Amino acid sequence: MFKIKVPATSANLGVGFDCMGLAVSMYSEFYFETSDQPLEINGCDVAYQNNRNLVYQAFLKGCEFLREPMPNLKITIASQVPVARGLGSSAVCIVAGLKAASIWFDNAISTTNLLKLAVEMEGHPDNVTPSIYGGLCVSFLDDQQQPVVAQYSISDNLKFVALVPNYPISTHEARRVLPTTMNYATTIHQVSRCTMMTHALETGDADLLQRTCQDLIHEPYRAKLIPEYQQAKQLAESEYGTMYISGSGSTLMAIMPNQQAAHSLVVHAQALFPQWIISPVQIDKNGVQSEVINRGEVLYR
Ligand SMILES: Nc1ncnc2c1ncn2[C@@H]1O[C@H](COP(=O)(O)OP(=O)(O)O)[C@@H](O)[C@H]1O
Ligand SMILES: N[C@@H](CCOP(=O)(O)O)C(=O)O
Repeated sequence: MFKIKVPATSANLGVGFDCMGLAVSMYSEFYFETSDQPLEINGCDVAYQNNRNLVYQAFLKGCEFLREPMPNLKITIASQVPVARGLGSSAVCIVAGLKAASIWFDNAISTTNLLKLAVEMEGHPDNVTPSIYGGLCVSFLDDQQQPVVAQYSISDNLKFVALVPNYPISTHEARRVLPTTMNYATTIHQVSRCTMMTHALETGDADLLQRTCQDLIHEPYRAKLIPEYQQAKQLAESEYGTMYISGSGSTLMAIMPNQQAAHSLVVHAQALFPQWIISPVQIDKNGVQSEVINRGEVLYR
């Protein structure tokens, strides 16, 4: 049996739509072992306990890539990552299934190919990349469809707080509300803010962060799906932090200038939104991890 542990993600970081994403300290664990039936799945919604399950589909894609037969599989899922909340639950499943297929066949899929296959399934690289690599990642596919990835550091002074609403937003629906074209002025706004934001994150410059994290290409449209968006953003900004829609929502992610401001935000946000889960998160620096387990003993990581 082996275990795959995958971090949740917070994609886009506001101005980095479809190219920037962060791995955060919420995890899903997936156990894979042989079964006497073609497929057994436990630990997720019954709606996903069948061969349309994304983890299973990703494992199958890995087998097809390797030209190996699909084994009989038992998958057990233990997840902290809420579904359809903009914390990358679909990316987590895809990365887990592909990584599992790789381990099953002696680590046969390189990290670059893992990412390539994951992007084919997810449609954009910004959340699968940090799930694989950890940390803050910027990524795109080049003209040959090869992934290009850069990792950036984030100042230890900055503290992240996830505000997770009690309602879902599907990524598919949240992409349908977006316009299909963008003018030059908007493009310049976006490119300049996105580039400068990586600098603000690296240096921990909270003022610059607030001024750069002002998206024009998806948040104005998606904010309508999150009625509390303005109220929450103003709250974070009143504590000298900033806030963006995590992935396609509904989670709002605050970046606070220090621990005290983060604590104050947690207290005030919990009072304002009592039905929501307000949770400080750390940056995951490892990405996907695997362990082979034999009779309870971990053989390698
Ligand atoms: N444990 C799981 N097993 C199978 N599929 C899952 C699981 N968790 C999430 N998914 C799939 O991911 C979808 C949610 O993905 P998405 O709408 O992109 O939201 P997000 O990735 O922000 O959570 C679900 O509708 C389901 O298809
Ligand atoms: N760039 C994508 C990111 C979706 O992330 P998820 O965590 O909501 O799956 C988008 O904004 O559509």
